[in-house]
Amino acid sequence: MTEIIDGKELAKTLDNEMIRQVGQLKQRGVVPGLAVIMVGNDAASQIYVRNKHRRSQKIGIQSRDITFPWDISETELLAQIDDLNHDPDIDGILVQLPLPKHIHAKAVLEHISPEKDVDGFHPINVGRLWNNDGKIVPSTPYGIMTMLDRYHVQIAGKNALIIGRSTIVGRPMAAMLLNANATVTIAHSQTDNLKTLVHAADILIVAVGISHFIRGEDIKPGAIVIDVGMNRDSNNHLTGDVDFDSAKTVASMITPVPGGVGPMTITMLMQQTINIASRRTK
Ligand SMILES: Nc1nc(=O)c2c([nH]1)NC[C@@H]1CN(c3ccc(C(=O)N[C@@H](CCC(=O)O)C(=O)O)cc3)C=[N+]21
Repeated sequence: MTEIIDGKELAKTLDNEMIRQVGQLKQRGVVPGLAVIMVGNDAASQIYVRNKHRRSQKIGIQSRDITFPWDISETELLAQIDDLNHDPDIDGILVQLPLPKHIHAKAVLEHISPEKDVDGFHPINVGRLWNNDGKIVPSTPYGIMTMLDRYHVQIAGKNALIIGRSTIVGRPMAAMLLNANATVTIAHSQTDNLKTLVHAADILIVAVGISHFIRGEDIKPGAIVIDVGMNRDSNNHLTGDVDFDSAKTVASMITPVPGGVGPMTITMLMQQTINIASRRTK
């Protein structure tokens, strides 16, 4: 029997754990604060910002959404980040990606204080993660690790294949699985013999952004399949990178889209905001 890894349900369970954690912080006079900066109006980012705001309210995190027009200058954006870096009420700062072309995303992300970099994209946090000393880590792969943990998936010694090498998902995912003692392979658009690699994978993470890129016949029987895809079909429905219906008959565990990785990304963002707040000294 294939088990569906229900990210939405797990997110609810973790919400209740976080509500308790926030309650304890409040007794110390600490309210976790999350600032989300959005430039322009990317449709996917808008959904994400709205979902984040709702989840923050549910959990008791103070969330501050800051929206700028797409033609804001880089200097102004950096000045806003400076303010938030020094704001004692703000624990986590997140700048929604993508940013407009005239703004250097790298400069912006490196301007966020590494201690408040709740996305874990700052080079200091990237380096810590690869040293197996992660303090703040990217939420999407962290959410995947949490799903694997809560569903009691054995990682040590397993062949883990990640398809996709982005800084947001593929690379940090590789670091986390390596830290958990998997044998890790990262495949990408230039990979030869992808089919052979996919067939050998005990844990398969698909983050390519191509609808139904992986099908049931590609997968090793009994594999654990994690779908990071968020594609829109012609009816504007969300579809994954994995053909769920065919993969479900071959995998031992699989995540759906929607309701899998997405809700867990927001959960881990909230959890990390709480973790940073709990390190406040006063
Ligand atoms: N700095 C930065 N960090 C990010 O983590 C980041 C970003 N920028 N820019 C935009 C993308 C997108 N993203 C989503 C995460 C969760 C859902 C989510 O909750 N999805 C639900 C519901 C979606 C729906 O129904 O439309 C699901 O998959 O079930 C959506 C989108 C984070 N991103």
